[in-house]
Formats: sequence, C-alpha cells, structure tokens
Amino acid sequence: MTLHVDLLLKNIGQLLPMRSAGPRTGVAMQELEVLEGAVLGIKDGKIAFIGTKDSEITASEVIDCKGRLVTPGLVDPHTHVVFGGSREHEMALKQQGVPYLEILKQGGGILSTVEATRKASMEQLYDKASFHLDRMLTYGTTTVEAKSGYGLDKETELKQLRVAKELQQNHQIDLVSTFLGAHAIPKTHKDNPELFLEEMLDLLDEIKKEHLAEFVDIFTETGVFTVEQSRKYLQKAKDKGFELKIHADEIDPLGGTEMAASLEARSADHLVGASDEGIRKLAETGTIAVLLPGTTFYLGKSTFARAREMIEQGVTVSLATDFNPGSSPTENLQLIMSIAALYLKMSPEEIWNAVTINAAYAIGRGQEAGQLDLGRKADVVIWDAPNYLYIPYHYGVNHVNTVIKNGKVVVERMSIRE
Ligand SMILES: O=C(O)CC1=NCN=C1
Ligand SMILES: [Zn+2]
Repeated sequence: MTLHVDLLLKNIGQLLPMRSAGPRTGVAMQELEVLEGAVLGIKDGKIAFIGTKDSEITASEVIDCKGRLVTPGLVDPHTHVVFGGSREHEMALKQQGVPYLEILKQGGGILSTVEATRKASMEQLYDKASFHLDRMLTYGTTTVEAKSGYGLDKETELKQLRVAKELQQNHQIDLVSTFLGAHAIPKTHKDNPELFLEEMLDLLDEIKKEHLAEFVDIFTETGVFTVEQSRKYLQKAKDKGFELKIHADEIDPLGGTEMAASLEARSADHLVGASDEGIRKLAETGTIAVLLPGTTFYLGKSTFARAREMIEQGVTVSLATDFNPGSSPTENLQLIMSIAALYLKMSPEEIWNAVTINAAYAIGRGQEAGQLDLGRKADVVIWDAPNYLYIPYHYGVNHVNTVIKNGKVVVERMSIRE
C-alpha cells in the first residue's frame, strides 16, 4: 500500500537522523548514522517515513533537496536570550585588556544589563527576545534554553520568566526556561550575598506554581557566588523539585564542576577550568558538560575547555552559543560548531552529536528534539552543504537553505532580487 504524506524531502545527499536511545557519551560521540540518497516523509507535523529514493510514497508537497545535507533542527542548550539593552560600549574595555570580572566589579557587565532589563517593559523584552529567536531559527536552531538572571530582584526575575513563558507559547522556536536569579550580586546586597540568595530562593514556590522554569542555575565564580554558597542554594532548589544547572569554572577554577556532579545536576556549563576530578565526577554521574567555546573565543582567552579529555573520560558533551549581550553576543550555533572543531579539537561526528541529541538531553528534551525518527516532531534543516563535514569547516556564515518546524516550512534561504 502506498503511503501518502504532507511533505516529502527527496534527493537528500546525506541524511543525519541522529537516532539514539539516549545521550551519546564519551567515545560513542564518534558514532554518526549517515544515510546516503534518502527520502524523508512528514505527516501531521511528525516524521512518517525515512527510506530510500525508490520508495513507494506520494506527497501533497515535494522538496527536491538536490543532494543537500539534511539534519534535525539544532538545539541550543544555554542562552540568556531575554534581556534589555546591549553592551557594545564594553568592547573598548575588553580591547584594553580589562578582565570580564573587573568590568563586573566596576558595576558593568551583567549589572549594566540588569539596569536595562529592569527598565524594559514585558513587551519590550518580548519583542527583543523574539527578534533574536527569529534569527536563531534562520540559523537552523529549533529548540533553545532561555535563562533569566538580568533582574536580580523579585519583580524583574519574574518578568523575564513570564516573557520566556509567553515566547514558549507563541514563538515557533521551542523554549525551555531556566531561573538564573543567582547570576550576580546586586549592588544593594554586595555585603550580604547570602541574604540575596535567600531572597531568590523565596521565588521558587511562585516559579513552580506558574510553571515559569524547569531548571535552576547559579554563577559560581570569583566575585560572584562561592562553591559552598552555590551548593547550599542548588540543594534547596533540588529539594523543591527543580533540575539543576551551573555556570562552573568559567574563569577561575573554583571546583564548581565536581560540586555540580555531586548534586547530579542535569548539566554543568562552561568548564574551562574543570579539574581532572571534576571531569571524572561528570563521567561518574552523567551530568552533561555544556561547553561554550564561543565565550572563550569572545573573551579573548587562549585556554579552552578540555573537551578531548572529557570525551575520552566518558563524559557526555554538548555545545551552546551562551548567547548574551556581554560574553557571547552571537545567535549562530554553526559558528560555535567551527570554533569547537578548531579549538576544542572535536571531530565533525562529535560536534553533530553535541548540537543535537546531547544538547536536547542537556535541557530535558531528549524525547522531543535532536533526532529524526518515526513519530517524532518534524524539526528539520536542509543545508546548503554537500555533507556533514562542511558546516564546521566553512565558518562564520549561515548555511541554512530551509528550516521545517513541526512539519511546516518556516525559513527559506533569502533570495537575491534580480
Ligand atoms: O555576561 C553576561 O551577561 C552573561 C554571563 N554570565 C556568566 N558569564 C557570562
Ligand atoms: Zn551563560
């Protein structure tokens, strides 16, 4: 019996289904299923057929992929996409070599975005984040994690989270929300960070009741929150039923990585200074390493996270943009793929696992995103590329030809007007 589908992608050069029963861990990240000359059938927003070119299948609409690469939509598991203002004025300070933590200490950095975010209305925050999410969609990203953390007071943290919830309900991109109230110490509490953390913990009941966030995150860093303060804070969040994330060992190696693993956090992020013990603990507990090489690049650092050791030690590694107005102002996950190849020495196969299946598991969406299989959501990207090696290889541009979200074409490559 011939199968009829709504949309058929034919003449696919290489199809990467990324099919996997769980995250790809350690050396299994080198595995990559590549189907040559495949066809992909989509019906009612789901994958209905994965086969070869001479399959018996009819369709209401056909896209001739003309030998192009086809993959699942990319997953960006670490962004600060809801924020006010911008920090281009800090570029001069960075160029003069003023360190990130010094800019923060002087009341700039995160704290300057806090001022802009507190002033912005919900509508302004919504429109601005929606613009950035639109751009991510045009770059092939179909699922995004969005953190709060530019309020540092009850009203503004809840405002950011409510904006994220509205975006999840209205924007075509799928959003996963994280509460990062513990992102920096506001000026009002600079002598009493513990009191500030208590005030942020007091928001958890409301956040849980309004379903405003699934994860709780904290910035464990010199001049921000100590490992001990972070451990206590995250334990209380875990006790209230939240899954955990942490900004760990980004700039100074404080040991946040092993603390995150000991709490069985879903992910530990940045990890530039992760110790051997920290890497061992990640492998032991299955806490996913979310690496952010774009941030290391943008901060002008030469020491990158030890991805090769992590993979060889059996850690599950994923990649993200860390999109934010200060340390990584880019929505382009394809660029992060190139930086990961060049500076994390990750192979193309590892990189593709890191921006799809592993990224999905890092935000609790392993069953919904990051792979193409029968019955799963049809979030698909057709790339202007002949094979999967090409995307990390050809850097800094947007290789997207077409993006399909929930079975519908939402992005077609910009055409040049004759
Ligand atoms: O600088 C920012 O706005 C985002 C950031 N938080 C922790 N590291 C970078
Ligand atoms: Zn971040």
